[in-house]
Amino acid sequence: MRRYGKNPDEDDIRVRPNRKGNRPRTHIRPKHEDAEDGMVLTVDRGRLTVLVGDRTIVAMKARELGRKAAVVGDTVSLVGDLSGDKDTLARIVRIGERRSVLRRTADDDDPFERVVVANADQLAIVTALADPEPRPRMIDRCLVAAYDGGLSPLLVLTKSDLASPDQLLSAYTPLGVPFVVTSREELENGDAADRVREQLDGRVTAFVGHSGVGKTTLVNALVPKEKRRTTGVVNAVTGRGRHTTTSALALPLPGYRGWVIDTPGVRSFGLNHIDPSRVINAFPDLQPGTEECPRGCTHDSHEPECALDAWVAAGHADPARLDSLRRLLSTRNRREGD
Ligand SMILES: Nc1nc2c(ncn2[C@@H]2O[C@H](COP(=O)(O)OP(=O)(O)OP(=O)(O)O)[C@@H](O)[C@H]2O)c(=O)[nH]1
Ligand SMILES: [Zn+2]
Repeated sequence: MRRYGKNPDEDDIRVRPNRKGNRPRTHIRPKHEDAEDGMVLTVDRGRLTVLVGDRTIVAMKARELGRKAAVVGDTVSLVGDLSGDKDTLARIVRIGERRSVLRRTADDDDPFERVVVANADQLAIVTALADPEPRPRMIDRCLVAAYDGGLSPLLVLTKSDLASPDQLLSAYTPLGVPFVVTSREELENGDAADRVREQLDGRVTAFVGHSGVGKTTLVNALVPKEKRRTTGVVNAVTGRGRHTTTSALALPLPGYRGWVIDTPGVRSFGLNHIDPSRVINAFPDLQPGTEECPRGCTHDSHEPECALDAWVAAGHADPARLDSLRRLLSTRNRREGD
């Protein structure tokens, strides 16, 4: 019998590292020509809430999809009762090809990495500058998960009223990661939400962060609770005891100029299956320097024949960039407290 992990609402298909670096594909069956397409907003014990046009429809996966699960952000095709009326249930018959995948960590109880969010363009990594203390290795792990999954990262540094961002930012300058710094005062006068919103325009952004960093405060400021009700879109979602699910939840930014995907319970990312060749894709300036590397070189600091050292020493790229790449690659080896 199939063993479910902690959260059966995530895709449990094991994603194999893809050496060619292209994105995972899903099989599309040319059946159900009358199916309509929608976007998965949340998943709760096998029931998916899907936005189809301006209707919110509750659906379940058709048996023909097998083990393949639809996750938040997936584009799916549905058949059956698509009215969105109370107590109706549609069937999901196709899951569209994914542009990006955000994978949740594997942990002791659950050896598989699972896809938590599909098709996000951006990963907002929310970190407090104090209370709780920032954890740079955790940020690095999130960056690697973003690069590996095909998302572009955004650093959101909260609580600048408590500590300065300068030291932390100096570690990320060579990576060129965009960032927004917010404070208590800016949260209260609306500037924090405005500045974060500028980075979200027209994009799907998944928010991750440890407990206490201010993620919930920020998400509420971006998509105010009262707006959620008036959009109608999340009515069905929020009305159904959201606290019972650990699934991510997609919230439309007011004006539909993008999506915020809140990911409760996603604290870190297992990186055991990360493909180094996908991480280096985020370093196009270093990529030509890998041409002389031995086959299968991971480019990390333990690779005796990695060609990047000599190439960078010859002045082809900024040594700080190679240091950053190596730092990110080293996060695959998890340490206590990561
Ligand atoms: N000083 C200060 N406190 C903040 C700021 N942003 C949020 N907080 C506070 O930090 C605490 C945690 O905020 P939450 O939004 O609940 O944090 P969270 O990351 O969602 O944590 P969980 O709800 O546990 O997942 C709350 O008391 C907030 O009021 C900030 O910019 N400055
Ligand atoms: Zn190499």
